Amino acid sequence: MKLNEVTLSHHYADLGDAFGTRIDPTPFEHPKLIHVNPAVLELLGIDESEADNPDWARLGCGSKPFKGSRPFAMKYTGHQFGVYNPDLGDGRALLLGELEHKGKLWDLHLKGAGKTPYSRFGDGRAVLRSTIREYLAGEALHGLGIRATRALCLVGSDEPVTRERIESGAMLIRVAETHIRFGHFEYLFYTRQLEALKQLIDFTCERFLPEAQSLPDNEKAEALLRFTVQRSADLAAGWQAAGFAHGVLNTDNMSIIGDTFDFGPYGFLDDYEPEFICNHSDHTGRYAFEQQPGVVLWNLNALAHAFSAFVETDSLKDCLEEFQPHLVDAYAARMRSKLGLATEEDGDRKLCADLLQLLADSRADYPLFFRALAHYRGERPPAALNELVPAAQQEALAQWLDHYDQRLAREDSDSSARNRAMLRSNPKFVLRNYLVQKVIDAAEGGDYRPLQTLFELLQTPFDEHPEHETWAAAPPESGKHMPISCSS
Ligand SMILES: Nc1ncnc2c1ncn2[C@@H]1O[C@H](COP(=O)(O)OP(=O)(O)OP(=O)(O)O)[C@@H](O)[C@H]1O
Repeated sequence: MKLNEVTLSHHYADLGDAFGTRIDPTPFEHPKLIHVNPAVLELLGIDESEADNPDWARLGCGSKPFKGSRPFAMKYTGHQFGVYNPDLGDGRALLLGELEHKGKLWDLHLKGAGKTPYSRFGDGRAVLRSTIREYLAGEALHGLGIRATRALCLVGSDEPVTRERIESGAMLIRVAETHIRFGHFEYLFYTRQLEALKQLIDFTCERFLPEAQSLPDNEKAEALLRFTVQRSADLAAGWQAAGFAHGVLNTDNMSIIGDTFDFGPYGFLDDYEPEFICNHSDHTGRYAFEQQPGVVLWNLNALAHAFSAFVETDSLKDCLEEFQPHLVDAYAARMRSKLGLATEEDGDRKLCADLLQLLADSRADYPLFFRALAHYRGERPPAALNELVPAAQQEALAQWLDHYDQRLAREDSDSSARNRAMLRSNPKFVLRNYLVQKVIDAAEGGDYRPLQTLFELLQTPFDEHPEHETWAAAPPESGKHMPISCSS
């Protein structure tokens, strides 16, 4: 389809006034198109040639509406750092509408679009730094096979926006199968709008769980909770295997369909440091890397509480109890792929845990270690792996490799097939924070070439791209595990 044929529908906004507020964006006076995502164009069925259409600058900052556009600020609440906040909602973003392609609806959501009734003291804006972070993170996770919202286009401006310093305003159009968060259900539950809560459960089931449509209300709500528990467990497993720390796992940042949602002060692990806290405002480490699965379960408990309007406590508990086994299986499957194990044995979990302990003790670089392991062919000494751990840990590494070799000997596949498979599970290119910062620094100076390069590498992070070796390197000591500011 051509860009001028894109027509939006409004299934969510049509739910009614209980769900948000109709409001137009506040456009930039001088928008500057920075990027259009060809992969998302394809996802939406928009012709690839439309990437060069100059209209994106105005569409991406709200000054030109899409056909049929009827922007809507969604109302939700949520638990932030464990405390219920009743005053949330789209404070700087608007649901423009839904676009249908191949029978699927995609939400287009304009982030940074100006004030709404839910802005509280905020200015309704986003900055170039934070939009680049969000733009790249969606691609990075998608490239690793982890569910995530993505972005269609990125538009900058000369509008000054005050954060810890004066920065420039930017907007992106976020694309997702839905923007419904745990917090949407919490809002309707805590304000006792139970008819609307039922309506939202129906709406979500109709889109994502059609097989539950004919069930009675209580069973439908239970089916939806079970679906979200499983999707969230898969998501947490994906993060832990990939070494991704979200940073702000509040319930308003949890998607009902298990997408990674709202990229703020996230970080991918450099050295394997399970206690890594990427968000420098997270003083207690509530959202530290190793806490994530537990926090996701905490958030699911908060969601289940909202569902208690319709579902008996015992059934809620049954749903929640599915989280852990699902997480453990999904994580084990991902780690077996990283280790090149096509078959499953009882000792695999210990083999993996022993390796992670070794990596934690040696503070080895997580992505580089696994990428080097994907090239390992039983060498002694294991020169490439030894380079990644301090001398004091090399004996322990050799012992672990002996166990690993014994385990691999019981696999059917030959070593080159295994190496090839492992190279598809252990990325060479990872969205490390020092790389994102390099891209942001260049973009703030008007140079978007590094953004384009990193964007392309993240589309195919398992390929070698020998001409881009520097983008695969570990950070300098000063760039390791950069704490990221929450202000965005
Ligand atoms: N600059 C701002 N102006 C107005 N509201 C804001 C601003 N920044 C954040 N908010 C609102 O504060 C709440 C929490 O912010 P948070 O950073 O989690 O979300 P966000 O990044 O703005 O949006 P989203 O969750 O849609 O990605 C949300 O309700 C958000 O809309």
